[in-house]
Amino acid sequence: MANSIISSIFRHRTAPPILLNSISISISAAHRQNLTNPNKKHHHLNQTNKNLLKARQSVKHLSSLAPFLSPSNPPPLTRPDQAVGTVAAAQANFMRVIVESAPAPAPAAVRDDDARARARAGVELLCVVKAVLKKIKRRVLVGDRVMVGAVDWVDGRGMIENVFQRTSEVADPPVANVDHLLVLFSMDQPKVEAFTLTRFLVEAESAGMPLTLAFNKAELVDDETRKAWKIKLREWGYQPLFCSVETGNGLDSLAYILKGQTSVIVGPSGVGKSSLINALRSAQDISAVAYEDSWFTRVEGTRWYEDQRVGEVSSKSGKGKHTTRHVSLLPLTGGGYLADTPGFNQPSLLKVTKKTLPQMFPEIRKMLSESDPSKCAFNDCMHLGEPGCVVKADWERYPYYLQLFDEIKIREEFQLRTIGTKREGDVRYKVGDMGVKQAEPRLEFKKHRRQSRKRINQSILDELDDDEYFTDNEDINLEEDAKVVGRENQ
Ligand SMILES: Nc1nc2c(ncn2[C@@H]2O[C@H](COP(=O)(O)OP(=O)(O)OP(=O)(O)O)[C@@H](O)[C@H]2O)c(=O)[nH]1
Ligand SMILES: [Zn+2]
Repeated sequence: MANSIISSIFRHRTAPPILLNSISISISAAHRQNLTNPNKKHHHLNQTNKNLLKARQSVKHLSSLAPFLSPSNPPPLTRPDQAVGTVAAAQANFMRVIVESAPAPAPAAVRDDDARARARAGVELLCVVKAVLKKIKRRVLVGDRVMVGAVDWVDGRGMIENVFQRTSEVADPPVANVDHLLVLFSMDQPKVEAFTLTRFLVEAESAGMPLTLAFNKAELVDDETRKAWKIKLREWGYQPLFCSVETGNGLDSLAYILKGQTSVIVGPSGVGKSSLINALRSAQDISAVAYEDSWFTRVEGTRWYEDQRVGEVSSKSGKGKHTTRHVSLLPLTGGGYLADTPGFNQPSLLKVTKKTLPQMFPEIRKMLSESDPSKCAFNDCMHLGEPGCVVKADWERYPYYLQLFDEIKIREEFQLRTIGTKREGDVRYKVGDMGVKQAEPRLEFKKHRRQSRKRINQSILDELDDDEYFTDNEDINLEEDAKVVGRENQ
């Protein structure tokens, strides 16, 4: 979707061409490239090292130049070329910002006060990010509230000058200020499957946000099947909502829940995420704002809101093809946004540890809260059938809990062996020349070394010649970190 949006902008704006196809290059391929050639690697690291040191110095020096804006105390909009808005989509060097407030246009243009106040809300601006923000490495994320300056209201252009403090930041997909998750499954095509659903729920719970569980394509199954799932889910601790984009059933309730907040929609491929987004936003149209005069004309070609592309469900697997690639926010009636996520089938569970896993199950939370808190809490009980454990085996998802526990345990052990450095989040993207996105290992300074230290237990530490890995010399550590990443890729 975003690709076509960008290309349509470029078609109309004759901006320089951009190599969009190269944007999603494989991360591991990038690693390998850097790591197979030892000379190149060395050079690369030295260079990275220098760049990082330089960047760190300038961050210290410059971030005071542009402190985050406070949402509770926004700076007054004094100039007619200013606006406050939300970043709804981003690609390469452009961000689409939806205006929330802006000084009203001159009274001469619009007579009615109300219309004037509303006039610019909902207007889309195509923005670049001010150089100083890039210099201080302030990332502007989809979902960020931003201060826009140098607005050209006729052309729909502007420049992001600063970012408001975030209330939250979701890493995958990278979205700021999310306050609600919508977990979407379908009753059929693809059929809901209890373990997959559990994985998604655990992943969603680990974000620490309110979540709503909804089942789409409800019209494909009979009442009995729906009822059975409803009862099942209630035992799991959830109140599912049933809907059908096809028939429109349940969409009102969903719209009501989503109203006024920013929600991320997650779920397996093919369940109807894009279809739902299309359905919910076609209920309203931001261009419906009545413009009384010609001071503002919607510019052809700045329509970013092309329909989310709806994928065909493969008749063989019943699973959809991956069609959604870039995260973008779509405004909803009554305020609020809905973010689509790039299609993925397997939640990574990277935020979940053996220790936190029990908290991701409402059933366990309930058992723990209803029992003597001293029972499991103080002896580091993993609830795996230890004597005296309050978590009994007589609940449906207990086998799933054990399965996920094993999976996480294996992952943690693997991370220990490789000093726990490489995860998705340890790779950052760099937009290089021509907008080509390159992935490279994220080399952090002390921060991740401390995390690794925490994760490592003594017995394994003893097996390691730990001085080789833990040294207080940051520069050497950078090299070690890269070795670790390299080892994993071999
Ligand atoms: N029968 C039925 N089909 C639906 C319904 N909603 C969506 N579909 C179909 O399901 C298919 C997949 O829908 P998408 O919206 O592309 O699914 P998605 O979750 O966005 O998939 P990814 O982009 O791969 O993650 C399409 O063929 C839709 O027409 C529904 O309520 N009932
Ligand atoms: Zn226990």
